[in-house]
Amino acid sequence: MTDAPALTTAADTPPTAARGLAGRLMRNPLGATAAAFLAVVVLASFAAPLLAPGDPAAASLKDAFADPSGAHWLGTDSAGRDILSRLLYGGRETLLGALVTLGIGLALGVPAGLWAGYRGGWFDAVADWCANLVMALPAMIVLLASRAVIGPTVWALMIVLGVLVAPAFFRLVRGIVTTVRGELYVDAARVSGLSDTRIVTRHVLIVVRGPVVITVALVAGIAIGLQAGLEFLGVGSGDTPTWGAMLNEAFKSIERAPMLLLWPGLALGLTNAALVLLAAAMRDALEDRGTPARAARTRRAPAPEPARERKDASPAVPGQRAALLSVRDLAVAYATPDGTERRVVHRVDLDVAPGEIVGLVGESGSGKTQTAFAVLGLLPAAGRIARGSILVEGRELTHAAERDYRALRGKTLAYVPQEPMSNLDPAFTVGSQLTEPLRVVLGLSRKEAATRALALLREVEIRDPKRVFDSYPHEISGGMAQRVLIAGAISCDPKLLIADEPTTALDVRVQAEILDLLRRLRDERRLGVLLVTHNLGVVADLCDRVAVMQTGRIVEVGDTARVLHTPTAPYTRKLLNAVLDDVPARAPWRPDPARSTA
Ligand SMILES: Nc1ncnc2c1ncn2[C@@H]1O[C@H](COP(=O)(O)OP(=O)(O)OP(=O)(O)O)[C@@H](O)[C@H]1O
Repeated sequence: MTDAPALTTAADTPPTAARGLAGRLMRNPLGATAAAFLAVVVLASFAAPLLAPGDPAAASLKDAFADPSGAHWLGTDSAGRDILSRLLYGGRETLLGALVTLGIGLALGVPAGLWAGYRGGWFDAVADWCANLVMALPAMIVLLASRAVIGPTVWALMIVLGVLVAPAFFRLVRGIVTTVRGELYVDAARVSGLSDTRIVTRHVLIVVRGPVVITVALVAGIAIGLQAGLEFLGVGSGDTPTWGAMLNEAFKSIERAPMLLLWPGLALGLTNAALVLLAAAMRDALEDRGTPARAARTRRAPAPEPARERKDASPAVPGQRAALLSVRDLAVAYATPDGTERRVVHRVDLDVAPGEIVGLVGESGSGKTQTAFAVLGLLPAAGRIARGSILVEGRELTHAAERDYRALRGKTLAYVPQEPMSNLDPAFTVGSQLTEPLRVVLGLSRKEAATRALALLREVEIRDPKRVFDSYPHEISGGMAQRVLIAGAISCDPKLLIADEPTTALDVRVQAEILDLLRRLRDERRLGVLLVTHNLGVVADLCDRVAVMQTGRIVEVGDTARVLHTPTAPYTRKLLNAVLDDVPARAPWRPDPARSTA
C-alpha cells in the first residue's frame, strides 16, 4: 500500500449529527433563543448558592410582602423570604426533579424499546403489554395515590412519574427500530459479520437518537409542569422551595399580593415554552438531514425436515456436492394468516464450486431471492427453511444459529444486494462503513482498516478512493455505491459471493464495468459467485453455469452456453424467446483503461 490514508480520523467518526445538529439548531433563531434561555436557567439554578442574595428559607415577618428594592430585587413573600433566592433555589429542585423523571423514563424505555423493536418475540410482546398497561393509568391519580403511600416526598413522585413516562420512550424507540431493522443496510451489516449489539449501537441507535432527544425536551416540560401541579396542590413537603411550592404559597395571598404569582409562573411558563420551542427546532434541524426510507425484514424459525437425495442433482462435478456451496432439496415456507404454510421454494438443488460463477435466473417471483436468503440465513421472521440441506464449505447451515452465521458472514459468505443506495447507511461515510467490518470481523486497528479500505476501493476500480472514502452515500453515484458494496463484500476475503441483481439499478455502461469487475475478482481470488438475476444477457456475459427457476423450482441447470443455445426445459425456451431483441448476447465487456469509472 503506497499511499497511506491521511484520513484515519475520519474513518469511524459518526456523521455530522452531533456537530451538524448543534450548528443547524443555532442557525434557527427560535432554537438558539430557547437553547440560550434554558442554558441560563440551568446555570443560574445550579449556581444558586453563589448567585442567590440570601437564604431562601430565612423568614423575616417585618419584611413580609416587601416591594422590589436593592436588598430584595424581586421583593419578598408572605413570610418575608427573598423571592429571587427562592426562585433560584426552586429552579434547582424543579430541574433536578425533571432530571430524575427523565433518567428513569429513558433508562426503562429506550433499552426496552431497542430490544423489543430489534428482536421482537416474547420480550416485545411482554414489554408492549406492560407499556399499554402503564399508559392506561391516569398519571395524576397514580401520583396522588403514590403520595398517600410513599409520603410527601417529591423525589419519590418524580421516580413514579419516570415509570409513567417510560412507555412514551419505549413506543417511540420500538416503532422506529421495527422499521429500521428491515433496512437493507442493516441486513448488509449483519451479512458483513457484525453482532446484533454492534448493529443496534451503531446503525439503529443513531436513527432513534434524534426523536428521543426531541421527546426528552417535551417530557422535561411535562415533568416540570406535573411537578409544579403537585406542589401547587400541596402534595410536596414544603421544606424545600420549588416553583410549584412558590405558586402554592403565592396563591394563598393572591388578594393581598397578586404579583407573587408572577415570578414562579413566569419561570415555569418560560421554561416550558423554551423546551417546546427547542424540541420543535431540533425536529426541524434533524429533518434537514433526511432519514432513510423504510422496509421490513428479519429472520427465520424452526428446524427443517432433512434433505432427500435426488438423482437429478446438478453439482459442479456431476454426482458430487460442490466444495463451496451445495444446496439439496431446499424448501422455503411462509406462515400464512390462516395458520397454514405456503412454500415458495421447492426441492431446490444448487452448487457453486470455488472460482465458479453460477447464474440463478427466472422471472420475478420465481424464488431466486428466497433461495439466496435461505443460504445467507436472512429469511424474514415469517419464513423458514422447511426442508433440505445447505452446505457451505462442507458445513451444514440449515440448523445453524445466528451465532454460527455471524462467524461465516464476511469471512466465508458475502452478499452484494440489488439497490446500492438503500444498502448504505445514509448516516455514515463510506469509509466508516467499510472500515467497521474490517475492525470487528478481522480485528484490524482503525488505521489498518482505513488503509485496507482504501486499497479495496482501488481494487474495485474507484479512481478517487480518498474522496469516496470521505463521502456520504448521497455524495456518490449509483455505480460507485455498487462498487463500494462489492468492496465491502470482499473486504474480509470471502469464499462465496451472493450477488442479487447487482447491476439492475445501473445504466448499461456501468453494468458492464461491474460485471467485468466481478469476473476479475473471481479470477484473482477464486471467488465462487452465485449471481441472482432475471437478465439472460448478464448470464451469457458472466456465468459459467446457469440454473433456471420457475415458481420456486429449478427446471433446468447446466453450462451457460448449452442452456442458452439448446435449452431442454420449455420454460427456459420461453424465457429465451421473451428476450425482446433478437441480437445475440453481448460479448464480455473489456474496460477502456483510459476512461473514468462510474
Ligand atoms: N415476506 C414474504 N412473505 C410471504 N411470501 C413472500 C415473502 N417474500 C417473498 N415471498 C414470496 O416468495 C416468492 C418468491 O419471491 P422471491 O423474492 O424469491 O422472487 P424473485 O425470483 O427473487 O423475484 P424478484 O426478481 O422480483 O426479486 C414470491 O411468490 C413471493 O410472493
